[in-house]
Amino acid sequence: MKTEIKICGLSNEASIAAAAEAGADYFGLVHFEKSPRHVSLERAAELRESAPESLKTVLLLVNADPKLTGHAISVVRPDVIQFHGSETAEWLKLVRDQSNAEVWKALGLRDKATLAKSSRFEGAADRLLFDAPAKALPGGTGTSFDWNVLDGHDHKIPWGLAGGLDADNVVSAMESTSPPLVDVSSGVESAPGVKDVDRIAAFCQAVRTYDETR
Ligand SMILES: O=C(O)c1ccccc1NCC(=O)[C@H](O)[C@H](O)COP(=O)(O)O
Repeated sequence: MKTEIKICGLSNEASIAAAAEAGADYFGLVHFEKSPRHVSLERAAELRESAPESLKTVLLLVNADPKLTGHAISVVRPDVIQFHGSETAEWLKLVRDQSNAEVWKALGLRDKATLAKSSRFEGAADRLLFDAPAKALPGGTGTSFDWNVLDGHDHKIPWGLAGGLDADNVVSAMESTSPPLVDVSSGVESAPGVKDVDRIAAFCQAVRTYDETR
């Protein structure tokens, strides 16, 4: 069984090449000025162009207005647009109906009640990304949530697991939650916003090695 891998918050060609080399499936470009991983739309378009076909591009936006969202999609032409703020299901549906990109929605998971409410995104999001609740930033915080919240949940929407993952804990996370996709940012960095190619390789290796045992 193959678990998909997304490496998020890449901002240069070397880390994109490292993610591809390590066998990741997706890479994330964060367009959110408060983030240490922020890239302009023009730079995001360049990075997308530099990526090999094996690696799909995910563009992250946080509560972007309709004008910026449309502009971002037309400049970057991502395979996936990931909304990481308090965007509504209605807004996601509109974007999904009007673009060729997949639409993903990140949700900070505090408890089972938050998880139950995620059903409102059925028909609006192609994937839910369960992450730690927002802190100073809405994502990329390097913190995990209580994976037990996902126990017994009947996932109606394809999903992924994010939040504080790294090469050392990703196998426990997979044993505990069996996610179809794992997402990492801080856990493959040497400092906020600085990706480390060896950590990217170690993370992907841990996932792929575990996949082979199943
Ligand atoms: O990465 C950021 O700086 C960021 C900023 C604002 C919104 C979302 C952001 N990242 C989104 C991601 O998909 C991260 O990979 C995810 O939150 C997990 O991050 P981490 O806990 O650091 O692995």
